[in-house]
Amino acid sequence: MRLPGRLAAAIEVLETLEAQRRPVAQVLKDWGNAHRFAGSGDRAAIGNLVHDALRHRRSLAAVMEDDSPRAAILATAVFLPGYCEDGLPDFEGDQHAPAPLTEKERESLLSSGRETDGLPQSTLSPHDSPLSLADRPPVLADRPLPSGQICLDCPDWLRPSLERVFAEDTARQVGAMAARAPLDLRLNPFTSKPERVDKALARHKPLRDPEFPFLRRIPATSGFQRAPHITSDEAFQKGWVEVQDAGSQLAAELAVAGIKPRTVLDLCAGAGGKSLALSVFMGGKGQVFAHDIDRRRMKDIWPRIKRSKAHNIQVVDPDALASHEITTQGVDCVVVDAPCTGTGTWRRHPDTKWRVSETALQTRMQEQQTILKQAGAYVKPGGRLAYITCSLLAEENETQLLEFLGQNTDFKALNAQNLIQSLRRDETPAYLPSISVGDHAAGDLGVRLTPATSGTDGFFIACLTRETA
Ligand SMILES: C[S@@+](CC[C@H](N)C(=O)[O-])C[C@H]1O[C@@H](n2cnc3c(N)ncnc32)[C@H](O)[C@@H]1O
Repeated sequence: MRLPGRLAAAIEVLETLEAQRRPVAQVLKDWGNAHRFAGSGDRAAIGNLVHDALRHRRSLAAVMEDDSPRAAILATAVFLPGYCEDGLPDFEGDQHAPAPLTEKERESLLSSGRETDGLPQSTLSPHDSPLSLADRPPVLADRPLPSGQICLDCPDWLRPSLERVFAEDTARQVGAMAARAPLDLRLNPFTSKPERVDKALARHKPLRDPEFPFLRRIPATSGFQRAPHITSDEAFQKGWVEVQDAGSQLAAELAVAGIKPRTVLDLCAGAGGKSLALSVFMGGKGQVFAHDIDRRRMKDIWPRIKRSKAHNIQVVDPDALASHEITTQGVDCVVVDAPCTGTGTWRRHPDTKWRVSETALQTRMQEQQTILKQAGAYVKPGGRLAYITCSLLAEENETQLLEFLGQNTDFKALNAQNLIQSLRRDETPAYLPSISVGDHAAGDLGVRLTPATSGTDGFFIACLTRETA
């Protein structure tokens, strides 16, 4: 397919998506099934356009003064790098092209064009890349609206919550949440040596960071570029690497930092991402018990354990938990990777940014409190409760912890700075910020990672200790 055909297809997909409010992956898959002539390169290109349009949906509409899917896709192609590098697309004489550009569209695309407009190419300076691996593609700037307000690429109802956490840094934080994410890999010491894996991955030119020996980062692509299909690589198939965002790796590492637990219950294990990382950060020692309330979500955990040779993980069936000795006798550490709104993963799932509702937030908050209470009961005296979300909202983090701590006075929160220190890096990494949250600040209750400050997905991690009787 040529560029005009790809643009027309992306407009069609975005229209369907916004009419039906379904996950973008499903809509793209349906489009592919209905248009068999489109090759894998075309489908990836259309997917890139649609995902980028969703990432910057608001600011694109503001630039175009038009919030239609067509305006969003045209603006994506013209303003974001790697698409129409030669200026405005030419639809002349192409039967698969969208309708010709109107005068108004042409004007908006030209007057705000990259060369002429003053849309900064990046809202992030190099020193915002503390992971030293972060190399982000330019992001569309958040533009002031006629009202003087900044146009944020997030739903209006979430703006007060984000401002409560980020205050005057909100625009920069939300801007970074609209960038594409890199592909992060975690080396698996149970199956291979780093030198061998690095050789196998060399063609992807992964970045490394001495502070994160297990992390390899393949930089984010831009425009029509495709991210590597890593799951068909030898390194993945042989279990030498797992695909896992650096923030998720760090969350697992912090959950057991400074302790040597013999028994860890991963209460909300899902497909086992944290369980596998916990197993590594525990040096293959002790036992990780992986459980989830939803058996279907655990279906991939068995092949993943097998591939990664993580011999210290046991899967606990949902029905077996209540009578299992780990709950009757307690464990040294319970990890709660709680169900949440996923606001920290908007870079990877930009459609969820526009689908998440206030009702969903309320539901998640109730679930989080229920799970915390359940988890607390399984922690042995002297043991640890690690609470993790991939949400940046105080409602799902500090608020939950404060409520739990208020009702369970035998638990005390570990100071976030001490938690970071217990990673035992030579120096405290500057990229592990603990951000105070205004009226919900309760000391340094947890570590908040964000795309802007740590170059990772957004995560919140807090560790509580249960006092000995
Ligand atoms: C954020 S996801 C877990 C992701 C997983 N830990 C990983 O790293 O890949 C949250 C999980 O919590 C599970 N969950 C929800 N309510 C639960 C409950 N009451 N008890 C245990 N698991 C629960 C969901 O089924 C979901 O799989």
